[in-house]
Amino acid sequence: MSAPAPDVVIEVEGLTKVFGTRKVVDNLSMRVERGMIYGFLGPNGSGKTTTIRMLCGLLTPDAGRGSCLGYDILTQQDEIKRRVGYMTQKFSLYADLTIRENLEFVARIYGLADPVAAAAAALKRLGLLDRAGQLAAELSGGWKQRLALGACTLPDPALLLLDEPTAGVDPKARRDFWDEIHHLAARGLTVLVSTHYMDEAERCHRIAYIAGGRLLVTGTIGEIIADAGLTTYVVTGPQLDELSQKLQKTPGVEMAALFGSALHVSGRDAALLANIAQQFGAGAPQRWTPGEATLEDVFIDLMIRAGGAPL
Ligand SMILES: Nc1ncnc2c1ncn2[C@@H]1O[C@H](COP(=O)(O)OP(=O)(O)OP(=O)(O)O)[C@@H](O)[C@H]1O
Repeated sequence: MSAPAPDVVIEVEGLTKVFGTRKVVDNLSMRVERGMIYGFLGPNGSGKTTTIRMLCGLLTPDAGRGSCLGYDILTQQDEIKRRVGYMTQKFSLYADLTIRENLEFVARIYGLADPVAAAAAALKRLGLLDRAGQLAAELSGGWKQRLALGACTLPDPALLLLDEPTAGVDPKARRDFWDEIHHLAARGLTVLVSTHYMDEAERCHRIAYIAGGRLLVTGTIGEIIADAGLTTYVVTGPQLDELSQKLQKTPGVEMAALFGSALHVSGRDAALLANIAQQFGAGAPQRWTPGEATLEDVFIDLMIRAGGAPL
């Protein structure tokens, strides 16, 4: 990188994108500091990919302004593209090339001075030296994603934009992938990553939740949970589905949702919810226990308030 690394890597205000008559990103402002892992969450079609594409200079916003890596997103898109690693949802490698050949090929596309050495360094870093001669098609889904991540980091970008990089990957491989993201961040790389998985959201330094193109909340997980001001009870026992339906129609209950064998019941008025807990709990076969609101409780509540289907 030739330009000095700014401490604020992404700073945008009022980003808006309209496709046809639909505003898919609506007046979105955000700020991401260097070295941060910033999670982007939201339902399908909420505008995450469109936002990412505006940030890295692939799409021009219809309104709004801002900078990415210190470059203007409206006028310096080429500078941004050169310094960003972007792993798209459909990122794919050549199945009939070996792992080493894939990395060398990508290194050549990026115009790196020594593609062979760059690929060798990436193989070592990714722990793939033993398998360098194996065809990419033979890798498991998790390893394919790690290889794709390695390919995106070949030109030593200052910012990584990862669009649902672990969709459809098993939990162990997702965990390994996230370990790699943390290693990269520890080396000073900034990472913006979209995901639908709550456990992944919990591994981010900060998260933003976007629905209907609008950024509804942003902050650390602790801040987001605290700001939501939800009181939550965890209900266990029989007939939880029936109880959930009754509670959803009860004033004072903002959210009632089943998580495995427990029903989470949340509301903003703590006193009212305590009354509801007493009223529904008295003599009932279910057990009501005061609990802590989880990130998922908060997101479901946000979705309901935003007028959408819960997740
Ligand atoms: N080039 C385009 N032309 C028209 N509509 C588009 C275009 N790109 C995206 N859209 C629409 O914009 C909306 C937002 O899409 P986007 O891909 O940004 O959402 P997302 O949050 O990334 O969704 P997902 O989680 O499913 O990937 C969707 O309704 C999508 O169909």
